[in-house]
Amino acid sequence: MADFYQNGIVTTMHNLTRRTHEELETELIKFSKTRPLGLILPSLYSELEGDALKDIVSKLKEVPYLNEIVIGLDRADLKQYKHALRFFGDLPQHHRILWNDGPRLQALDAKLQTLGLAPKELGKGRNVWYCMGYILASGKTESVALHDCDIVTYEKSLLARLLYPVANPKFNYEFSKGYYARISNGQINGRVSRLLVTPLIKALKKVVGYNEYLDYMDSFRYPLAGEFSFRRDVLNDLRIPSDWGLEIGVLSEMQRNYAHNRICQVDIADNYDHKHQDLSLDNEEEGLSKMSIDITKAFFRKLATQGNTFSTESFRTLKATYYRIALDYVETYHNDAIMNGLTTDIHLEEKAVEMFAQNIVTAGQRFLDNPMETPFMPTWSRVVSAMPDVLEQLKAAVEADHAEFS
Ligand SMILES: O=C(O)[C@H](O)COP(=O)(O)O
Repeated sequence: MADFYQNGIVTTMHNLTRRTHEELETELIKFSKTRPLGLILPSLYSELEGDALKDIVSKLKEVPYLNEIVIGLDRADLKQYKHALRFFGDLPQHHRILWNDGPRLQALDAKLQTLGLAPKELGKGRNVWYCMGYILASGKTESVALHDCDIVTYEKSLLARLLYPVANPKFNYEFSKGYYARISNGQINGRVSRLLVTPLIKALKKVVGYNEYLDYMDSFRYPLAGEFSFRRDVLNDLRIPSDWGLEIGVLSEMQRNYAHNRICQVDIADNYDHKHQDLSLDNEEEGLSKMSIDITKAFFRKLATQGNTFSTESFRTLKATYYRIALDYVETYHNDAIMNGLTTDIHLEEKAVEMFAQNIVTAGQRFLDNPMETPFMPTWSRVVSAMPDVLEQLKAAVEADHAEFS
């Protein structure tokens, strides 16, 4: 039986009674009359070729409460975009695909570039940013969920639970973050979340001292979950990074823009599995190694905006503090795994911790070398102020692609 402990300064919505999906769905249908509901799917074309997204789409077909589904499609040529139109074509809900590499959206991106407002890096962050713009442009939904397209344990209840806190008109939450355990093949996964993010937050708390932001970040049970939901107005003022700091950046922005009682986290699944990336022990520019550097830099940037100063020495202290805490977690997770009939590979986990420790110093050095470097994409309100009809142009481009090729 799950516990009902409130572990932090944001509300935690547990799964205490295992309500059936049908019960939740009945309520969501009712809520959607007052707050129309939407879903963003940031996708790579290659994900259309795997089994996970096929399964997700087949389950989405049966969801009766969604007003709109917005698919951001990356790395697709014309033939692949046409295939995507067929692939998502059976969805009964109103849906649109943002063909990010198509000439129309590329032309809009070029215009934004001349104003210095286009995202600089390709990737999920940029894809999500354009989808968020489209949600604002279409105006069809009031509350929106976003989840990854590589989930291999997808259930309709994941979406229902993810949306519920921002869908129920009696609740005042602006933002809800999903959490779950990640287990597959008898192993506990979630390597960066467990072995970098949580111990890094604890280490920063020791090195930096009391800090409300760190307390807030420490409240999240799965800070790197790519699953969250929000009210539409949140999207106007979200300043998010385009690199792997996206999830941390979204949480940081929510703390900056809203009171804690407008933010919650929700248990969305008993178990979650997805496509795993390489640890990439020998290459800092790839896999979980790059992810860990981007995430660590996101913390440093945020703390610097709160008046904290860093030096080579403070990064070394942080590395040592982190390393000790993270090694304790390796043992903690191992014992938790054993009691649950699972395993963790202690050797691999310690290698990951060694790499993350080194990457804390690397991230720190990069931050000191280039403190003004910012992967942030502008807020949509800023873009609208610079180009007042940008949302109309975005919507028109997507509609024109749809009309021409479907
Ligand atoms: O959430 C995480 O920690 C990273 O995305 C890595 O996840 P994985 O260990 O489940 O691949």
